Amino acid sequence: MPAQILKGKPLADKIKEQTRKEVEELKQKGIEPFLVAVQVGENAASKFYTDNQRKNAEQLGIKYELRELPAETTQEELIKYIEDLNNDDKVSGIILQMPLPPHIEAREVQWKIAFEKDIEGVTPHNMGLVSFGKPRLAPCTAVGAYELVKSTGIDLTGKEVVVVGHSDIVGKPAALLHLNDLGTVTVCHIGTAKAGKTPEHVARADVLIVAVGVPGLIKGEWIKPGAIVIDIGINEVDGKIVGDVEFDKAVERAGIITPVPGGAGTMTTAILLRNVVEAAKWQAEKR
Ligand SMILES: Nc1nc2c(c(=O)[nH]1)N[C@@H](CN(C=O)c1ccc(C(=O)N[C@@H](CCC(=O)O)C(=O)O)cc1)CN2
Repeated sequence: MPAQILKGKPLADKIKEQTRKEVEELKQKGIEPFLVAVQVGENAASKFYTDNQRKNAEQLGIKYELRELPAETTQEELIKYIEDLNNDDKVSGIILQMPLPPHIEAREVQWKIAFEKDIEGVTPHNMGLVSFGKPRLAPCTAVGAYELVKSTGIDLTGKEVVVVGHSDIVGKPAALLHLNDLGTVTVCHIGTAKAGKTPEHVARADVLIVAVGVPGLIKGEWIKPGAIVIDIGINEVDGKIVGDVEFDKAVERAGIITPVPGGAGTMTTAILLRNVVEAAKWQAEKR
């Protein structure tokens, strides 16, 4: 029997509605959540994301500004810009859009974001909270994938969770979030692929999360019958958006599978905006 298709929109809509209510409550207390996105130079994928941020923030009553800096901005100038945003009490959340121009070391700048305003969860403090099982502002796409898995009702205790991809912003935090729920977590990466072992790990997965950015990397026949498959890949092939999982074959084996587009990616902005509210609350606690 073909898999159940798990779309992201219903859960994302629920999160946005809850966030909209929380924004109203904060405003009644005199707190206005305010998101600032910082873009250095131009990038099409990033523009698509910031357009979505603006549209959704406006719908939820969150103040939004996109600050566009020239591609020639130096690392020192960008750090100063971030520090000014850290010191601006009106700003609740900061997102530094990727990619940055090659002369800027992303981590050097991201780590300067005040952790209470770090709505992407990219600072050591927030990543540390994820690893201690106390996430507060955690990476959006990883949280989106985790919450989609949880929405299926699965008890992760002892389940084989296989994460393919070990990026700081998706693979690693996704692995930690599932580990916190007592999943037995395996992370596959380039070393696993070089050893030719990705298929055997994937074949064990009760829950498979894929975030690599290689179209059709995960073959349908590798998937364990009945598995939950969360595909985070967004790739353009011949003008079509496809994921990292060979969907047509995977859908015949999986129990539940997210589509691309319309699956896990749909959760990212919802979680980002929920994080803006959480950030505003965190700062209010400290005043
Ligand atoms: N600091 C960051 N910069 C950028 C990121 C990021 O996550 N953090 N993402 C990329 C581009 N990208 C993923 O690689 C991305 C592009 C667009 C969206 C987005 O708008 N998602 C929508 C849903 C879209 C859909 O229908 O599937 C949403 O969440 O509502 C997310 C991620 C660029 N730079």
